[in-house]
Amino acid sequence: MYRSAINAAWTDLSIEHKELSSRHLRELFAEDPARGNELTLTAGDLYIDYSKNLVTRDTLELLMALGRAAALDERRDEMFAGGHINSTEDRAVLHTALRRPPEDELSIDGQNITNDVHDVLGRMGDFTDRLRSGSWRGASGERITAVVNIGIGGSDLGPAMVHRALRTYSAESLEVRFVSNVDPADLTAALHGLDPARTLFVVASKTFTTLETLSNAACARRWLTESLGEQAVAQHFVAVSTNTEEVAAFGIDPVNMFGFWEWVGGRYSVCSSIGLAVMAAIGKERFAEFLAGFHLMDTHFQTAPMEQNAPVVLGLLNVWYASFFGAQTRAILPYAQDLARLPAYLQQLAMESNGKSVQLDGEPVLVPTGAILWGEPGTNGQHAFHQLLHQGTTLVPADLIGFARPAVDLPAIGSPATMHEILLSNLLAQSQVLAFGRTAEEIEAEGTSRDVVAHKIMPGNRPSTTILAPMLTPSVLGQLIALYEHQVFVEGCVWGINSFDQWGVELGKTQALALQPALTAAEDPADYVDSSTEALVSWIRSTRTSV
Ligand SMILES: O=P(O)(O)OC[C@H]1O[C@](O)(CO)[C@@H](O)[C@@H]1O
Repeated sequence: MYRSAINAAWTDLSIEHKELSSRHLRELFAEDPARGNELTLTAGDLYIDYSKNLVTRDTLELLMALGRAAALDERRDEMFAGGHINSTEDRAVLHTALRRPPEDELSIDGQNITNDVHDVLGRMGDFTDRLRSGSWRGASGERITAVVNIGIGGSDLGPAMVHRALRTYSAESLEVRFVSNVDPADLTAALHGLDPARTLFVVASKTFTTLETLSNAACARRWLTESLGEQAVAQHFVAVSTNTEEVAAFGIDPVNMFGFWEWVGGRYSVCSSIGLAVMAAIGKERFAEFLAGFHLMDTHFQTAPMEQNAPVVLGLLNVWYASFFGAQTRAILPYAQDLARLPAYLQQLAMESNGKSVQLDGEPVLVPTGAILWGEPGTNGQHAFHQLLHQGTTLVPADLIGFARPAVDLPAIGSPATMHEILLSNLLAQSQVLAFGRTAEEIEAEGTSRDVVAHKIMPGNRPSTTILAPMLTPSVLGQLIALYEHQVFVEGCVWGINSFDQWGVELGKTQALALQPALTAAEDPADYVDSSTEALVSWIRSTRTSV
């Protein structure tokens, strides 16, 4: 029943796609001028204009039918209730439990996990209060002035992105830095200028077995102990993990460990103790506002009718472009420099979740699934890749994200507008030009010479969604992240894939370990399965010895 309903909805949408392929957003707006006001959504503090997407109201009805056929409501409720929807790892997917208010109990296997969550939040709050007030001292009695978060993937991208986004809310007395790459350049740069006596490391790893993180943590530990001695580790290292045994084996006292749970996926973990470095920067009160923002969007996702449900509408639009238009990428264009790391964060969220080619039952997926996400803050991207967005041959749906008020504004010299107003006018212009372009007639009418007209035509009809909020606050950031988390969920349900495992990254890890001897052994072990790897190793070995 479920499969046949999806197939029927899919067939209807294929027909709709054919019909819409010959239409232009100019026509769609002319036919339905109210769409600019009405194809919009309000979710928490976010105002979302999706009117400049390649859909009519009929298309939207068909997309909703697809969502109903995919049993979105039931699947969502199963996730929120702790069903083991991560079937290949037999795990619940409960990142939403990390942001429930204390009174909002959730019982899993007889345990009220909301209490567990708030116990850890309480410990994080006490610890970060001590750091921020200066009552947590280093081994030589100095105040801690720098926190270095060592983690990778979800144990880095979330806190690093959020820390940057909430820069203006951060304490000036505590500098927070991030190290992720096993490239020694990363750790070296992060430690540059730091005083061991005033530095605290947060080793963030869900599994506490990740090679990059443990390698960086071991080097950081040596850097510290060379200057302060072994006994300094207790005051200068804390861990964030689910793996107490490995934390202890590394030499961090579990008393200085902040736990979370296997039902929190790495890329969904910024609300857990993985957010410790963020809490250290912005304080527990602001961190609570951040979590409340997520919860607001969670509640919207759970309660808003499908047609007004922002993650549902946007998630279905993502499916529309990826699976029907074959759009392989989506651009994330924050018109906010403080969101510079948002595209990288969303890459992991979306691509590790939905970069899959088998369905839940192990059968191949028959349609294109997760798109490649990429992007840069506006207006920088305009001077780099927007040319292709406007006149290239590839369809790239774009999300433009902006804020009515900036944290700080500056008067623009020689213009009545402020810098922030200039920024916002660029966002508005891009959304308009992408959609409506400029015709040959309009260009000719400007007096352009005939042989240049074709080059200047702006085809338009390039879809975009505009997401606006009053200001980039902790709560708004939480809402925005949760909006994307739930879109990913919606897409995964429709495609019938498991959005919560990541088997595709495992083989590379084991192969890297297997290849280490090729670089470290005195003699080249020359035990390769392919001639390309053999030649690459040989080139590296000979080049290293010849320098
Ligand atoms: O937090 P951990 O266990 O160190 O894992 C880091 C990252 O590695 C991955 O497992 C895969 O690269 C991500 O999903 C995760 O966020």
